[in-house]
Amino acid sequence: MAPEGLTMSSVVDNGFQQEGKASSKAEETSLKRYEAGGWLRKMVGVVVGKDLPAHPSEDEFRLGLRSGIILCKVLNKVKPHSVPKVVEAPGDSILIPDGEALSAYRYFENVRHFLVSVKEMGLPTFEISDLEKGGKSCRIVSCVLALKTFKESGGSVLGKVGENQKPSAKQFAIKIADLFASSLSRSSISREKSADSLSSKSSASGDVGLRDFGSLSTIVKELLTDTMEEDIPTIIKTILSEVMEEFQHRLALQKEQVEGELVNATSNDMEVPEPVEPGMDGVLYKSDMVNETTSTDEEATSRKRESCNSKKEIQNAQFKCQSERQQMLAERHQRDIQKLKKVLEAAKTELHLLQMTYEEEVSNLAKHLSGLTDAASGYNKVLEENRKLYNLVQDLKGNIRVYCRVRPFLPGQADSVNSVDHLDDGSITVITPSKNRKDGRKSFTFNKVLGPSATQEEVFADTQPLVRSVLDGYNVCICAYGQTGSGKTHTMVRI
Ligand SMILES: Nc1ncnc2c1ncn2[C@@H]1O[C@H](COP(=O)(O)OP(=O)(O)OP(=O)(O)O)[C@@H](O)[C@H]1O
Repeated sequence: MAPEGLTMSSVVDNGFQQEGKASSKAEETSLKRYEAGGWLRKMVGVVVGKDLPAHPSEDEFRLGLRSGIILCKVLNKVKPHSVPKVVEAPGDSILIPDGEALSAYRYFENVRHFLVSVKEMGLPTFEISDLEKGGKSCRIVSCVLALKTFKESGGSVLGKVGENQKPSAKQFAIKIADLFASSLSRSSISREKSADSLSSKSSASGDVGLRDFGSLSTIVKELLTDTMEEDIPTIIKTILSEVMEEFQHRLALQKEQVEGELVNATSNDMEVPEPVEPGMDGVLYKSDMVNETTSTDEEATSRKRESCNSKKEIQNAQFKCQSERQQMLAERHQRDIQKLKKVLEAAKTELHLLQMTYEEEVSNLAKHLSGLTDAASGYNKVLEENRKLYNLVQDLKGNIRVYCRVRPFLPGQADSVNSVDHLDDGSITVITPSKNRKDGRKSFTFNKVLGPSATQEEVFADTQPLVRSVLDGYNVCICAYGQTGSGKTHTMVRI
């Protein structure tokens, strides 16, 4: 059965917290041996303690103290005149190797006087055989450390329970329960402080053996060491069942707590959920295991409340910081949006002005185009009218026009015989020499008469309007009539 007053939650707490710190049992034993050896060397000086290394092995430690000289000298310094006469070594070395019997007449008295004095002081002792090969050096270490504590505490008696006066399993369990109960107040303290507190608590209770508890495994080992064999299965069974129950209980509570935090985070609720029970930080302890409310429990409750409040403050600070960052980001975005809005408004205004300018230009272009269209229409009308008038003029000039052109004399022709008597712009008089003068003279009228001196340009000037009438769609025919060699081809073709 679990000892009365022992809470498994405190056991689990203490065990898990100390598990990381606790080294192996061998390491702890070595550290204690080094501490004991170092203190003995310091007390007796380097000369006397030359055979005791600063970090002795188990055999070196045992052999260094085998003569009892160092032990007696140290004891006389802690408590003067405890060993009136110390048997000194004849040579430089006090090291007595294994195999050489510890001489009763030389050194036996040293160890015996030491053990008697130590026992009278109420300190834990050891057996003389522990100094022999195969002996328990840990008991020698415990004795030396107890003597060291005695010296450092100014000579107070540590307790009356010696190595040979082990408590019963029940008494041991009750003391462990007290120790575990006190650990409730140390849940928020560091491991070192926790270990020191544990040690001081043990010392104050007068139980030297409890000082070495550093982890759950150490506690169990020590508990089993000092327990009757027939009680071991029951104790282990109870411890395991309680540990499992407590572990499952804590898992359930942690799950509930995590779910609660998630719900709070989702709803932006800044408040941290209250513990299941005030001061318990969500941890429920079995009421049948803790029946009394002590000041230690109140301190633990206070610390847990402070821890809870600190957690709340941290979460509030984190939410506040995050909220401020989000607010700053939102303000920056708002400023950017305002800038973009201004730019957009300016672009809209510019676009509107541009659109108005384009509309005005398009309107002007339309007006110009309309004017051009009107002008073109008027032009066409005028042009048609002009064309009609032009051709009307041509008609008025005569649809059939007859022109007369007189060829000059060709080179080598005699100009004595000239048949043209007279010519003017519209008529020509021709002379026929074989007839009399009156009958031999005949006048002809033409639209125009061109004399021998008329050039090709003068002839074309009267023909050019007919070419325009051709382009206007009128039919025109120009032909030449005259005797051979009179100049028809020359007039029509020659440029
Ligand atoms: N106005 C003129 N000025 C100078 N020479 C001209 C003129 N008219 C005609 N001649 C010359 O008179 C000659 C005869 O002219 P052309 O051949 O044009 O006559 P034609 O009437 O066409 O003769 P045909 O009926 O035989 O064809 C040509 O040598 C030509 O150069």
